[in-house]
Amino acid sequence: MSTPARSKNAGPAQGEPLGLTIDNVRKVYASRGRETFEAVKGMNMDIRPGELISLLGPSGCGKTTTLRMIAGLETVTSGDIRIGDTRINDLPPGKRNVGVGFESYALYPPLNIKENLAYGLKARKEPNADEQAEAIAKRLDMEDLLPMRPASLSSGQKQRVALARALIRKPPVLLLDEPLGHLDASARQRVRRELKLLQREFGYTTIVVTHDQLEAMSLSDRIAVMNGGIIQQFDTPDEIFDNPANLFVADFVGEPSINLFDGEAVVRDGKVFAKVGEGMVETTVESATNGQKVTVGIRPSDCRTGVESGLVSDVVVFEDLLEFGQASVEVRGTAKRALVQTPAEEKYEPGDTVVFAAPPARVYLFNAESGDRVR
Ligand SMILES: Nc1ncnc2c1ncn2[C@@H]1O[C@H](COP(=O)(O)OP(=O)(O)OP(=O)(O)O)[C@@H](O)[C@H]1O
Repeated sequence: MSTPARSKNAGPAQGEPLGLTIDNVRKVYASRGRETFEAVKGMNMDIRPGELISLLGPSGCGKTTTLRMIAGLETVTSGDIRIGDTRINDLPPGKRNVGVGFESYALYPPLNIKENLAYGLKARKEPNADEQAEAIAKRLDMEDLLPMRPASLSSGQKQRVALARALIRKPPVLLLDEPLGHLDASARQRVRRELKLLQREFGYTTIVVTHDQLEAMSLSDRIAVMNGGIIQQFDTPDEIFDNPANLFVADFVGEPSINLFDGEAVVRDGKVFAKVGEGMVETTVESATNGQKVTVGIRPSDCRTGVESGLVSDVVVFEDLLEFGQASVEVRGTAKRALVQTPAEEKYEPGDTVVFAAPPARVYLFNAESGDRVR
């Protein structure tokens, strides 16, 4: 793979980006020799050189544990982690060629931020260390922090410094744990864009841990959605959203959340319909059997009103959001509320009846017991 063009100010890269392979990796935490908790349960990932991937999942799903194992801050119970062709399981953190942007990573208190940023470069006798520190600070919108001492920084500022410090070292593999978590909304967007640009320019292979799906969607080439120590799906953002592997992924990704109903597959004339309450919607599913119990998923943004047949519902609340409307409805024959996004020109009152469906390819069926997608 070719390396993207580098900016003049940033200096030469320390090394070419390398791929990262995680092969059947497990992490069992133990205390006094007794196994206490299996945080990562047989994880596999093949990350290409220069790729940016996110580990996305709810609190406790094993994201940070995975990152810490790659960084060498946590032992690997079994399985292999390789950077390029080198197995790194037993290498000390400093020998792994991995850059970490953990916020808690110590800065040198007596040095100001500019000196902190330039320190590692100077130690490696890189030319223009100060200029590089200034350039990266400018890119991350933090030039005002350069003369400050670490002790006087807020948590959001510390986070930016940690990110700058990780980026300036140009490691072949870069690990970032919630890199934008403490930033306010507007700084978050700016730094996010800049992070993506810098990552593209330098071509670092990058793993970002986040529980923020928008961050994962906007930054990543691929996302690993995790739950309970297991990767549920490892795919491009579009595929994760459009083609969820299971109920967990469908429910975790998407804002507002997907509508989920208990339903039944109805096979008629070779077509599969989803029966929900009093209504039915067509699907493109092929493998369901007639009468099969399923969970039916329809995203609010996929709902189409003004259809002849579909799910029959009564409006409870209607919000006019200018560019579109959002009706909270009770679907007849179910005990469930659903959210239906409607065209801007349609207005509803509580008590109005709405019949809605979705394009057949956007009606998802999941096995009612396992949650696996029925395709
Ligand atoms: N040292 C430890 N000993 C025992 N269990 C641990 C230890 N560290 C983490 N765990 C447990 O392992 C699981 C995964 O933790 P981890 O920090 O990797 O999750 P996470 O997905 O990063 O969550 P968060 O977003 O809250 O940081 C959690 O249930 C946690 O309680």
